[in-house]
Amino acid sequence: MRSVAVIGRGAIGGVVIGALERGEVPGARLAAVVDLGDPLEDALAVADLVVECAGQAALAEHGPRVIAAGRDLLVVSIGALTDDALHERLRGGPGRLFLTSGAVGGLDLLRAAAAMAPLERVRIVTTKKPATLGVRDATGPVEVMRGPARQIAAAFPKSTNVAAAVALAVGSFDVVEAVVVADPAATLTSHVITASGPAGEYRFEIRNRPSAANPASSQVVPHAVLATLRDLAR
Ligand SMILES: NC(=O)C1=CN([C@@H]2O[C@H](COP(=O)(O)OP(=O)(O)OC[C@H]3O[C@@H](n4cnc5c(N)ncnc54)[C@H](O)[C@@H]3O)[C@@H](O)[C@H]2O)C=CC1
Ligand SMILES: O=C([O-])CC(=O)C(=O)O
Repeated sequence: MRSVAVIGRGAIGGVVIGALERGEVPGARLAAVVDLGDPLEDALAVADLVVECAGQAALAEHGPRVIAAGRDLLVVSIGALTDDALHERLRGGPGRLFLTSGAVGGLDLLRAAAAMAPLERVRIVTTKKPATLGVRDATGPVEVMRGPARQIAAAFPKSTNVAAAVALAVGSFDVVEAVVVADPAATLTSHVITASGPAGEYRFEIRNRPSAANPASSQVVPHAVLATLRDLAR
């Protein structure tokens, strides 16, 4: 039986916590919850697997101690891994690092295509309601930022972790261009991922319903986390 600690009781963590409490993940039980101001050490004493659902800053704060204590770590705020030094520490063990697919899909195919031969062009265009991106007064779609995935994932820590997830899947932060669009008509959050290289040409269009609790996050994200938890607890 895996003993799970969840960091963050927000839109994502709240759903993960509820499912664990209801026994919806066979082989796993909720051992602890860590939110702002709670000591991580108490959770590390009772959990062997920690799920970060609290944001990039929280991952940087807690992640290294989780791994150093030999606990496994499942990460939602993947954009924090744009910090190479943090990524190295989290990969350094003895705990193991796992990433959620979060709000997007196709990462397995992109990983395979990039393993066959480096992809030549990869782009992710994320479109969200302006308020979730800190944009005011947009009357139509506005391109807020375009740049390397490393830069975009760090600039919008609550909204573009998916750009980092794509970059890690294809094995390069440099080849991935990320574009952020604020659109008042974006009832659904969309992520359009395109890639091409020797393995072929790819286009994934994802249109997610935003979470009511936090419209910056897609509702599906905690369910991606729970899917990985089910695999890890099997
Ligand atoms: N990989 C992906 O596809 C996605 C990743 N995310 C990431 O997940 C994060 C969480 O998303 P939501 O649950 O929607 O946010 P939220 O704002 O609803 O909840 C965050 C929770 O974490 C807690 N928290 C913040 N700092 C903390 C700290 N240092 N220690 C412990 N707890 C702390 C807050 O008090 C709050 O309860 C986002 O900031 C984003 O980085 C979000 C959506 C998709
Ligand atoms: O939930 C989403 O659609 C994407 C998101 O916020 C992120 O990648 O940080």
